[in-house]
Amino acid sequence: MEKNNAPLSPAEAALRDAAREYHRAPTRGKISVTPTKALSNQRDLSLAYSPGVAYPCLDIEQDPALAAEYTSRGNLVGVITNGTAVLGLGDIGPLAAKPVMEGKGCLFKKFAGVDVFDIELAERDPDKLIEIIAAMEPTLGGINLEDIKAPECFYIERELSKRMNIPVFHDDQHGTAIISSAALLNGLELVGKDIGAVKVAVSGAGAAAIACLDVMVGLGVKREHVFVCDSRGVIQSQREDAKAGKLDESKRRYCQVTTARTLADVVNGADVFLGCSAAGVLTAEMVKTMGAQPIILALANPEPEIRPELAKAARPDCIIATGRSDYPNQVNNVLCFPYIFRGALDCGATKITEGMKLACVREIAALAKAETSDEVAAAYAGQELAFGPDYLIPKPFDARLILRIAPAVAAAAAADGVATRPVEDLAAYRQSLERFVYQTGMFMRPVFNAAKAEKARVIYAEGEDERVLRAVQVALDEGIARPTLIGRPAVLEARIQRAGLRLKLGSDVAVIDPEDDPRFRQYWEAYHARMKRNGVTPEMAKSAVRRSNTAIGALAIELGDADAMICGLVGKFDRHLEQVRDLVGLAPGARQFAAMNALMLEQMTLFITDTFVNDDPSAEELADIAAMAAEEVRRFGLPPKLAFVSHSMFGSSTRPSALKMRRAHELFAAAHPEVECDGEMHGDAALSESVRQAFLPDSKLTGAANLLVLPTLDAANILFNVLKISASQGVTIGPMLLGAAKPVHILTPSATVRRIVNMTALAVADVREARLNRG
Ligand SMILES: NC(=O)C1=CN([C@@H]2O[C@H](COP(=O)(O)OP(=O)(O)OC[C@H]3O[C@@H](n4cnc5c(N)ncnc54)[C@H](OP(=O)(O)O)[C@@H]3O)[C@@H](O)[C@H]2O)C=CC1
Ligand SMILES: CC(=O)C(=O)O
Ligand SMILES: [Mg+2]
Repeated sequence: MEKNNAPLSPAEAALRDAAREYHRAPTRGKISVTPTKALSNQRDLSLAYSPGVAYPCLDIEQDPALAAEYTSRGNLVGVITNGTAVLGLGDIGPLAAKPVMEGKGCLFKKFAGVDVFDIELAERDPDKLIEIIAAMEPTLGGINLEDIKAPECFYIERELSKRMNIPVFHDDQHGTAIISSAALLNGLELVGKDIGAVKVAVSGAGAAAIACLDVMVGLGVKREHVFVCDSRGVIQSQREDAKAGKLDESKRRYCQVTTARTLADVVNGADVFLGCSAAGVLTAEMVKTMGAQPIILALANPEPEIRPELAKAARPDCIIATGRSDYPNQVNNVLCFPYIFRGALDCGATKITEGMKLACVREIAALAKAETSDEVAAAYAGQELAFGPDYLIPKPFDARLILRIAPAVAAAAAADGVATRPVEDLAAYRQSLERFVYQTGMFMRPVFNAAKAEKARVIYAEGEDERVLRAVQVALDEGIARPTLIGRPAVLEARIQRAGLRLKLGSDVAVIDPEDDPRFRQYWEAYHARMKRNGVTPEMAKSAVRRSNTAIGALAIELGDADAMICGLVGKFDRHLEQVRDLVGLAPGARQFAAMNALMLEQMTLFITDTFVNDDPSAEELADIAAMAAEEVRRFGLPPKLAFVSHSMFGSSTRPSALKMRRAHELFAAAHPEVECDGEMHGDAALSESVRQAFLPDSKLTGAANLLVLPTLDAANILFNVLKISASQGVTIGPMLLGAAKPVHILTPSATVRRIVNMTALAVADVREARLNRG
């Protein structure tokens, strides 16, 4: 970082250029304000503004609590700074601080759905700042103070907390304290040291450092074991400012009677280093003098007090955390502030209490010890993410942070008596938070519920794939399946351990070893019995079973060793389909296989068929595929609404594909009069009732279709992939294989852990449905 025009390395120069471009284009800055209500006609105008707006105004005048109902205040946080301690850049002023504050706004929104006004104030006088901020109470549901320097920040926060009836939180103090305390607790657990016995050397005595120390002392660190340096050296009783009584109260709390004068003096023999000060102040030489297995929290941003590679070179036994995302153990207050505010806003908290902060520390520390979630594994692919020296605290993209922290905060707020709208049902609240993380969460719930009730046996052809192992761990934890892995036991064991998972081969999951399994003879004989009229000899059967895990999985289902299969993570879809066609076959009454994918878009959920199997199905085949697809849509608790889409709009074209889609619709509608459907129609008419009604006011289809039947595989597959990419926030499920005699889903090599989990649940829900249908 070249605040003072020091030369940059090529990598730093590239980062600088990329950062400038990121902030400049395609839109200037990082955040904008978007209306949440339609404003497209005169009536909307009269509701949004005068005269309609007067009614909620008068209601709020009568009952101020209604502001949370009628305005966005209850979800709006002010990120407020005067720019006096911006990151480690120092006093760069409020205008230069704006990119940081916009950045905080993005994180609030992205991680917890909290809206932010970033407010940069050109005011240094603490009392005036308090007046200005306090006057903003009608606007805001919470105050996140940011990058205001010590010691003024302590006074400002204290006074605002007293005066205001909304949560006030100084992120640099308490956010940092919460996360670094969680890291400290976990680090001490790893090195087996007693918190009451450790010596802590500290660089920095500002907002972050003092708040960290206060929490750490609350957790058991002995104040007499803490030695703090500020820019003038060790804070000790013989210093001029100490003798003259000029130390701020925050520093006075950590003033020591000691002969130590420099950071090097206090680091000597220390078990813990806490840095919230400036770049590079901790040297390798100092680190060498630390106690055994030292814990180094070098948190200055953007450049830590020491880089991890230097610290590790000096002391290979050290555990180090920094504020940087390009090293393990990133201590960044983003792990906390979005979620503490989410919980506080949702219960109408009037304060952030010590209990709420400690709840965060506990949840963050515990989360690092739970095994990694699918999103985290995906977001940090290739990194070792099992609790240990390089994984002391959760990753910022851990979707479980919100699910754990916000409810814990809401519960603590209620316990501390500051929740004006206490959360009655924490489990339901936790579930509702899933909307911020798993867009599939709500949508998949009926499927998961069915799967939990059935808990059928699912066999995974690519058992050795780490994504499968992670998905199986989730399936076990969620209680949605009894898994069987096809894979070599030694490889499975090694990968389970590497991924830090808890599942046990034998007791939790069954295993079929493709190289050496007592059932081999039974399996190849079954293969031969099934295929002997297709020119397959016993030798060919043996080699086919050896070569294909999908064949083994299909035979396991056939022989009653499993109820459903997930395959397709490696190799071509068609190769897997061939095995399924030969060995599992079609369901009674089904005339072909087909595939369907689902997309959860911001505004709607769409199912699309046939995305993978039939090139150019006939009208009769399409009607059958549509029927199978509609049945599968019901599995999600949704009434299917079908549109047979085309380039033609209700007869506007007489080309063969238009006639085919029209006929497919007629056949389907005749066979399934109870289902809402129509066609052939344009894609926009499928999704918009008004577009459709302009052509056909009495269409049987109402609202937006949720199942689009496309004329060809090309059309379906292209539409699906284009939508998938253009809707960057979208989540996809599938491909769902339709028409198989037993629940089998052939995924694709790009499948994520989450998708495997979802498809497992769907396969088990299919097993349940088939069993219930059999009576
Ligand atoms: N990783 C994370 O999540 C977070 C990291 N931080 C980082 O912590 C640092 C401090 O932030 P904050 O507390 O808000 O800022 P403050 O301005 O409140 O405090 C800075 C402190 O650092 C001290 N200091 C400055 N230079 C040195 C030096 N060379 N040696 C020892 N002490 C020094 C100052 O001393 P004096 O009192 O004498 O002026 C002061 O006590 C920043 O780099 C910031 O980026 C902050 C919040 C979160
Ligand atoms: C992360 C943060 O808030 C800081 O470095 O100031
Ligand atoms: Mg900050």
